[in-house]
This record gives sequence, C-alpha cells and structure tokens, in this order.
Amino acid sequence: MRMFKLALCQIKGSFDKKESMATVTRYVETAAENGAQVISLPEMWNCPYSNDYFREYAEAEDGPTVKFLSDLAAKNDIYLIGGSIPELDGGKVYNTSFSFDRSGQIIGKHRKVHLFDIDVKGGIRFMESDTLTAGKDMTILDTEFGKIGVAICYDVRFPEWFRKMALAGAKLIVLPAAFNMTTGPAHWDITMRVRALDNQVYFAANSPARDENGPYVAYGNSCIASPWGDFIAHADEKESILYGDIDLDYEDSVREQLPLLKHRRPELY
Ligand SMILES: O=C(O)CCC(=O)C(=O)O
Repeated sequence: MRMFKLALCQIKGSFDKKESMATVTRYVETAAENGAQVISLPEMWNCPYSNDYFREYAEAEDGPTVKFLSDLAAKNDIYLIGGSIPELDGGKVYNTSFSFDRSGQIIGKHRKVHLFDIDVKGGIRFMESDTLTAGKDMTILDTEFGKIGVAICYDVRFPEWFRKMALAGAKLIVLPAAFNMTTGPAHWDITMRVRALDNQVYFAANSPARDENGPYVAYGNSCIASPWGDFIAHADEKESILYGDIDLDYEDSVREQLPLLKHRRPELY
C-alpha cells in the first residue's frame, strides 16, 4: 500500500505511570478508531522529564511498560512507535523508543544517540549525560508500508544522522521529542521542515502537550512535514491527536522532479 494514516498523540505527562498509561490507551484507541495505521507517542511519556526521575522510573525491556505498549499495539491492530521511556539495562539508563508491529512484536529499539547537554544563558540548562547513557545504533523499522526511521529529540540537530537514514531507505521519520520554551520557539518548526526537505521524506515530530506546572515545560507544536518541506499537519500546545496522510507516490514524485538525493557529490565532501 502506498498511502497510510499516521497519528501523533500529543499528551501531557504525569508523575503516575498508571495515569499516563490510561491516557495513552485512550488516545491510541481514538486514533485507531479514526483510521490511523501508525501511531506514535511523545518522548518520556511515562516519566517526568528530569534527571531527578529517570533512574527511579526506569524499567527493563521485560518490564510492565513495554508489555503494556505491546498489548496496546496488538489490541488495536496498529504499528506503535512507543515514544520513549527510561530503559534500565546493565545498571545504565537509556532514553529508549520501542516500536511494535500489529501483533505486538518489538520491531525496533532506538536508544537516543545524541544526549541533550546544553546550557543556554538566560534560557535552559539540561545535562542528560548526568544520568543517561547514549545509544549507538540507527533505527529503521521494516513495515508493510515501507521503511520508517525513528530518532529522539536532540538527535534531530545532527543532519548527517538523518541523511544516513534517508539513504538507508527511510520514507517517513518519526521523532518523539520534547523541545522547551527557549529552543522550541527558536528552532522547532524550521528544524523539522528542513530535515524533511533535505532528505525528501515525511518528517513527524511528536511532542508532549505543554504543562505549565510540570517539572519541564514542553513546547508542544507536534507537526508533520512533507517531502516538499511544508507542514501537512501542525498542533498547538494543548493535548490533541495530529493526523497526516503519508503518500509515498507523492514522495516519489517530489524525488523525481527535484532529484536532490541523486545530485549529491559524495566524492567531493
Ligand atoms: O534540541 C533541543 O533544543 C531540545 C532537545 C531536547 O529537549 C531533548 O533532547 O530532549
């Protein structure tokens, strides 16, 4: 099939995992009822986004959250890109996105490769590397709709990583992410559009909804950019489900008319 419906669930986090799971269940069921075949969640949806909580909330791959996501994918007969959660493995904590097929099988596991360590004066300081370990591997899901790349938030700032994904065949890239109120207004929209445009892919960024009272105020503004570089869907800061039709024939036609990927001169750079 050359066309499928993607849904991004822009939901608020909470301190209570059970409450977060109940919210996720509601949103995923609604998106599936509305015809979405691939559904995604935000970064760290089951854990407050703070170094104070990552280890406390972390779970192993055989823990309850991965089981919950697997059951949810199977029950709703959808591909699920499970946002990200703190994953505990060998005493280390990773920011990890698990993905599932329609039967609930894990088909991808992305550990955030670029850790979010920034110090913007008068804005935001965050040092993920104080508590988290970086992953090393590129993640591309093989699905009945084609290849879907998965990366997490700060990964988006490294264009080489996404070019590599496009060259490996990714047609859609999904980014569970949680920009903030300093870098969000400055860089979110333009970065998502340009990753789509440069690589001639659909590019979808799934933020949590904004919670002014939470430990981390996310920017929201989940969005889906087309291979032409325009937005086909864009949320505000509130809880919502964002839908987009991913049309791979359209993607092919953009690539034929403006053959950027063919015109590269890798022997020169
Ligand atoms: O790159 C940014 O500005 C934000 C990144 C971020 O919030 C994250 O990686 O979680």
